[in-house]
Amino acid sequence: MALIDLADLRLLLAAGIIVLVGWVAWSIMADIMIQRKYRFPNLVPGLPLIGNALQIPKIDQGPYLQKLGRQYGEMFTLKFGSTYWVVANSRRVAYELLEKRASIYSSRMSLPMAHHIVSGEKRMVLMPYGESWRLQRKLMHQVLNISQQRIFKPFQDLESRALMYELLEQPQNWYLSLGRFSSSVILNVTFGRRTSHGDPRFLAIFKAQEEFVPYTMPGASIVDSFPFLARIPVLKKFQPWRWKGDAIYERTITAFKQFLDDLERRVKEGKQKDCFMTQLLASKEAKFTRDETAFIAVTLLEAGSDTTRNSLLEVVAGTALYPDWVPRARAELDEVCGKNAERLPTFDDIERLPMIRAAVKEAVRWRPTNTQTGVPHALTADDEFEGYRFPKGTVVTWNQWAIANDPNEYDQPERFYPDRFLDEELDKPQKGHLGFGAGRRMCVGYNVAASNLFIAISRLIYCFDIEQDQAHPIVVDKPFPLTAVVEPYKVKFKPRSDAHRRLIIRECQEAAVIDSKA
Ligand code: HEM
Repeated sequence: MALIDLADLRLLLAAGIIVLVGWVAWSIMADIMIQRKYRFPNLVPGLPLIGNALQIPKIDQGPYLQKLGRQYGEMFTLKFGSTYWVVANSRRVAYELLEKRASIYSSRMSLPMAHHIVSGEKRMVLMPYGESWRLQRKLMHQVLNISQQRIFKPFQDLESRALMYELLEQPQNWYLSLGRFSSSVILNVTFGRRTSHGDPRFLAIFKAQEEFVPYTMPGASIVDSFPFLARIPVLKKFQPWRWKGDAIYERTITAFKQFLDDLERRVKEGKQKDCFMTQLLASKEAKFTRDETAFIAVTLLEAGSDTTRNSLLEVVAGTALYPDWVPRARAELDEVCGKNAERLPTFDDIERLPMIRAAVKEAVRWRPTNTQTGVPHALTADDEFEGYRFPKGTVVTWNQWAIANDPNEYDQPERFYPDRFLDEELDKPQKGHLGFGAGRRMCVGYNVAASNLFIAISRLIYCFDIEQDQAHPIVVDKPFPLTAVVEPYKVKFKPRSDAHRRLIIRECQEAAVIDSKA
């Protein structure tokens, strides 16, 4: 017997059509009203209703927005469903909006897929401006600010020694070693543990991150273009975007709760070193649920490891392709550490190594992979700027890949050329580029990132020659793949001399013995 007869079915269909037509008419009207009341810069033509949602490629969005920037000028607008995205195509506009007007440009857009579903509203990077974000930002700042460097430095020293030894002994795994270094520093600080190659716990984290990042890109999910879809009360099983999103959330939270369980077991056994998470769990002030606590750790590990790994990939590729900066850097390094590999550079040498400090900034500017389309901010009040009017809720991002590669912004932008940062802002790692973002949402870990890069780059350049494999030219006209387990390009690491090889064995071998269970 049919559960529903034909007449009912027709009625249901008619009701559905009426709702759909009503919604289409309402959306068109709402859009006309918005366009009458507000004024957006250069709207990139798109389709009715969905706007530009189908135009954005699934990968390499940075080079795509760069093309749009060349066509549409210093600011342009994309539309994803009912949401307007203003893209700043110069540092000038990005600073004017995100930095100078930070009090109203510091929220995040509503991302039902990336924030609500995939992150259970607990990933701080995506949180809207408000109390939850403020609490977590304050907590992160306490761990990551410059006065905490004394806590990070011993780990950065240890892990960069291990990196040198791994590059000497297993140069074929160079890209895994860069990833291990980046992850292990932040894992030490967060969980008091080191990580080794192929550590399954970290592979789970990278997997979670690789699954999450694409959903932060413009127009990545239908429900982000049409947030009202997420509010329609239909069973989860009729919301196809949830099938994947819920599974990603489950995998992420499971991986991180395992870290927490493990930590608590080790505390009981008296084996756990003091670290950020032991302090957080013991704190009487910090009142976070277990899932929130897990996501605080997720945020630190995710935000701190893959970004650093990618910047190191940029240095290595940049040095292989444009090695002319190396002799200038080595002149400084040899002056400090000896021409004959007397000792490794350390943090105490920082004042005497301006070229390395400049290379740190160039590493963050050159060919940015992780944040190739910026990290979108959202406006919390209506605003006017240079004749334009933006409504509250407008998404504003900076065209990161385009700006970093724009000859109007940087002389010969395609060149890896640290000298460009040898200026009065050399000691401010966040200035002169948009690699760490801008305004109140600027990367809270930039001091840690800069010191990670300083110690790794100084030791790399002092100890190794980095050469391109001529049979496999390095391709840099698009971002490297996001995944940590695939070799992004071919490159050769050779110790500079036999003395440097002996130095690595003498000073780094011990650091490379990693007991990730300890
Ligand atoms: C070279 C390495 C790094 C790069 C290029 C980088 C870049 C960025 C960018 C572009 C943002 C968004 C800024 C904005 O919205 O204006 C961000 C946010 C953030 N970063 Fe980093 N980052 C790096 C390393 C780190 C490290 C080492 C940590 C922590 C250990 C960290 C923690 C965070 C956090 C927690 C946020 C979210 C801030 C918020 O939403 O308020 N980052 N980062």
